[in-house]
Amino acid sequence: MASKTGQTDRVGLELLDICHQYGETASLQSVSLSVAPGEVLCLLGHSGCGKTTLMRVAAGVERQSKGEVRINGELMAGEGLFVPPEKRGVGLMFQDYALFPHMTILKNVLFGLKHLAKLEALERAHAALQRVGLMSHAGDYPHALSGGEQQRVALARALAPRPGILLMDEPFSGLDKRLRDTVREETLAILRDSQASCIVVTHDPEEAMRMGDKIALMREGRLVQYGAPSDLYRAPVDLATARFFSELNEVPGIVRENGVETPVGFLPVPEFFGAGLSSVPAGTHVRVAVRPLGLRLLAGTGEEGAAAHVVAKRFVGEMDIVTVSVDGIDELLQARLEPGSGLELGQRVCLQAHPRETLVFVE
Ligand SMILES: Nc1ncnc2c1ncn2[C@@H]1O[C@H](COP(=O)(O)OP(=O)(O)OP(=O)(O)O)[C@@H](O)[C@H]1O
Repeated sequence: MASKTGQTDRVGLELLDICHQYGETASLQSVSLSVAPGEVLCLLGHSGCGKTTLMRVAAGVERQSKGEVRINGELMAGEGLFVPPEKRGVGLMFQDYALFPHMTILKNVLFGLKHLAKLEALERAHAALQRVGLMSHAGDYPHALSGGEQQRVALARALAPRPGILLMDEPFSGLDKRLRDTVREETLAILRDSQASCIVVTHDPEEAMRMGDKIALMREGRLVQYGAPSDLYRAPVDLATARFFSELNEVPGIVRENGVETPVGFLPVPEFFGAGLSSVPAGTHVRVAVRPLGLRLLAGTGEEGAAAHVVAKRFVGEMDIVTVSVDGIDELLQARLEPGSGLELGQRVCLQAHPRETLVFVE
């Protein structure tokens, strides 16, 4: 089936140039995204950036003021047409799971299958509960289940009608960290199996990187960057995006003929920036951001690099966090080193920034 974006098949969900307002306030501005069947897209961003609104527009519980929603190439909402939510084949799952407390687990799952004949609905509900490993709890009530089990019931309920599109809004936020990791992995395996086009809303970058085939980062109603998790991590479009994905040491820099001069040493082009900074004139002020993993501290002062001394050292399990003061600047920088570096408080060191963990942004 041909779609507007030129793909010929396996389109899944497409959101094209979506705009939305609550009264006078623009909540979505020209957002375009698509998700293929079997693909998981994580919608990431700070609170209030428009993630939930975009999901509501996709589901059809909110109308966009401009743009189109397409499912498998078919127009669901756009110029003069609006297909209601129940006719879109979209499954929804929200952070509070919204299980009915007065219904058994089986009845909760059957709730979305009312359009089917009784026997078929029962078979589907059983299959869905089997898939999430909760068949033995079919006769229990939600309050008798743990948080992780309730999340799995909600997943079974969302998947039982076999939706082509699955929209999940902060589906793991009610779970504690350890349980979240396990439930997330299980959910991911079930999603892959279902071949639904899936959007998962989260404000946690680590969760987005673990789950998403693609990540869409939103800010103030706009799509800031879209791509594979490694694209957003390695080549963030701006400093705010880089800050979203990792802790950073930030220092000022000045572009010179063949590199950038910084308090942590001279960073040569093209090793650090590829062609990216070649069009920036010499003398331009930039921000240089180095991830703590990318700072090397060499004992002794005879090495190449910026002169610094150790002002703090903390053991945090797999890593030591070492804070250094670089001669000539006020900012304290943090390095993450393998334990056993042997560095002592007050020790003089030479500091180097590793190219792979260093980013440069024009201010
Ligand atoms: N019903 C509403 N009426 C008016 N404004 C709203 C309404 N719902 C959301 N907004 C506003 O629209 C913007 C986007 O909200 P939305 O809920 O989509 O953000 P979000 O990224 O999902 O946030 P969160 O992560 O906190 O759920 C926010 O500024 C919010 O205050």
